[in-house]
Amino acid sequence: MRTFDAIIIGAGQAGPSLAGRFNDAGKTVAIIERKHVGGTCVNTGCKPTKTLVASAYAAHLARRGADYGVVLDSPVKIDMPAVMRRSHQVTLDSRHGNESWLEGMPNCTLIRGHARFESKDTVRVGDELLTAPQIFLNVGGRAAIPDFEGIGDVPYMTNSDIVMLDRVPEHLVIVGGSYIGLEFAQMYRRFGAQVTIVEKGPRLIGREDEEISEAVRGILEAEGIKVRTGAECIRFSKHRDGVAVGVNCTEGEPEVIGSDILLAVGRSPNTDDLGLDKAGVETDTRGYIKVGDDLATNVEGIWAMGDCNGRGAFTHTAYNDFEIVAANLFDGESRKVSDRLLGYALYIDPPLGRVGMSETEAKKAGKKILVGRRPMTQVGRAVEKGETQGFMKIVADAETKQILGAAILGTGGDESIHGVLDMMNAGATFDELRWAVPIHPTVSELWPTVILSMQPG
Ligand SMILES: Cc1cc2nc3c(=O)[nH]c(=O)nc-3n(C[C@H](O)[C@H](O)[C@H](O)COP(=O)(O)OP(=O)(O)OC[C@H]3O[C@@H](n4cnc5c(N)ncnc54)[C@H](O)[C@@H]3O)c2cc1C
Ligand SMILES: NC(=O)c1ccc[n+]([C@@H]2O[C@H](COP(=O)([O-])OP(=O)(O)OC[C@H]3O[C@@H](n4cnc5c(N)ncnc54)[C@H](O)[C@@H]3O)[C@@H](O)[C@H]2O)c1
Repeated sequence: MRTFDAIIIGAGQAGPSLAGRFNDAGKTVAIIERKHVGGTCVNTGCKPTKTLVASAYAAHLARRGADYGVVLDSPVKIDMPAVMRRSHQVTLDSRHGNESWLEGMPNCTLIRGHARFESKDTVRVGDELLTAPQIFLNVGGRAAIPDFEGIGDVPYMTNSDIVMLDRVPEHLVIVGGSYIGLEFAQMYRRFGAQVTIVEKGPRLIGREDEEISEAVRGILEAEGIKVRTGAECIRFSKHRDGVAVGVNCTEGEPEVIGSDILLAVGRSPNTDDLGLDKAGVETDTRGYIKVGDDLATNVEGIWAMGDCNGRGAFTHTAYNDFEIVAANLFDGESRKVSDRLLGYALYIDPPLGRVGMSETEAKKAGKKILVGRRPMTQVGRAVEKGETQGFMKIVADAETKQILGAAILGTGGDESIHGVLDMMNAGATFDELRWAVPIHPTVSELWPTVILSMQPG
């Protein structure tokens, strides 16, 4: 049995940085990874998808060249193997960078294999037993595969497969109309595929305000993407042209025939094969590890960070989990996950940047609110760039003047939202954002105008 000061299971977005802190503190740490260092984000999530989104944007702009007076003599062609190689190289560079970083730490041992608890302080990897008084779980998640009728009879992809695809499907049917589904939908449409999104809910990205769902749907449909919402009867069967996806039992065409299927219907935590019962670690009904505000589990000496604790589902929330745990263990702080203000972006084009509460959530919370909104056609920078789709929106507390949340569906929205996010983190009122003097010409310069437009909501 090998003994360490700490064991980390999973080299995703929190584990490697925590290993770095143990190493720097002169403590021995083992980090165990069963597949690729970097986890979902680096290998099958953020990195490859955002690189593919960049290729799709290049194709889109090239097709729009004439709008800018740029003349291309022949139609735009997609070299999908080259697109995929570029994306994969970005992943490999990042994965290898992470590996050499971990391997270069004198007090850190990177162990390859699947880890499973034998007891609360002992973990098995293959034939080897490892023990430590402190164990940190960073095991992430994988694509959920619901028990759809016929799913076992047809070929399908998840995000892990499609990021390695080096051909353009003739007709890609995407089941799930949320973050993963929409990013792949627009990207593959721009690569030249026919694309249909099948969503069981009444609208796309159902957690957002209805006007955002509608605007996003309009943007995607304008590019020729078909959207079937309210698909309550999803089932699969073989078809001579690929796969038949049963969509609706009651209205509309009952089936969509696709050459390829992508499942994008949520994630499941990688906690079912960890031997958590042997350690006595509790999970909720969906398998997420239960943690307190300091990310400690119910078992002393065991913490859970990242997607597997169900407190976040993003790379930045996983990394912030590391920051919280490290600050509390090494820096004498008492950081809490409940202090985190959630921001995120959806990387369609134009992107959706979001922070804090939606208007719907603020109303549900019983707050007296003010809501401001302005179309992107009023943003000079957007007009100059020829990218005026979308709108900006801010929600504030009418009594305290606190900013409750904001959304920007528009060019540069993933960056511009940070102006509001930073103000909210600083506890500023909307007056302070209104009197900031933003740079011209930027997308962010419209935030003061959005605030001036606020009306009771
Ligand atoms: C297609 C897609 C696009 C995304 N885009 C974005 C984005 O743009 N922005 C964003 O913020 N988030 C994005 N995400 C979400 C983001 O990837 C995750 O939130 C993030 O990777 C979570 O990090 P993590 O460290 O919790 O887990 P992971 O990154 O999943 O890492 C967990 C690691 O643990 C390993 N592991 C699991 N079990 C064991 C075991 N028993 N033994 C040893 N090793 C084990 C796994 O192999 C994996 O390497 C995207 C996700 C997907 C699927
Ligand atoms: N830009 C980003 O930051 C980004 C991008 C991609 C993914 N992610 C992360 O990955 C996570 C997973 O994304 P996702 O889009 O797979 O999941 P999601 O949980 O956001 O959405 C799943 C979608 O599938 C639908 N669905 C669920 N079960 C279904 C069923 N049985 N039949 C039909 N439809 C069903 C839901 O109605 C929903 O629209 C997100 O929570 C997000 O945090 C982030």
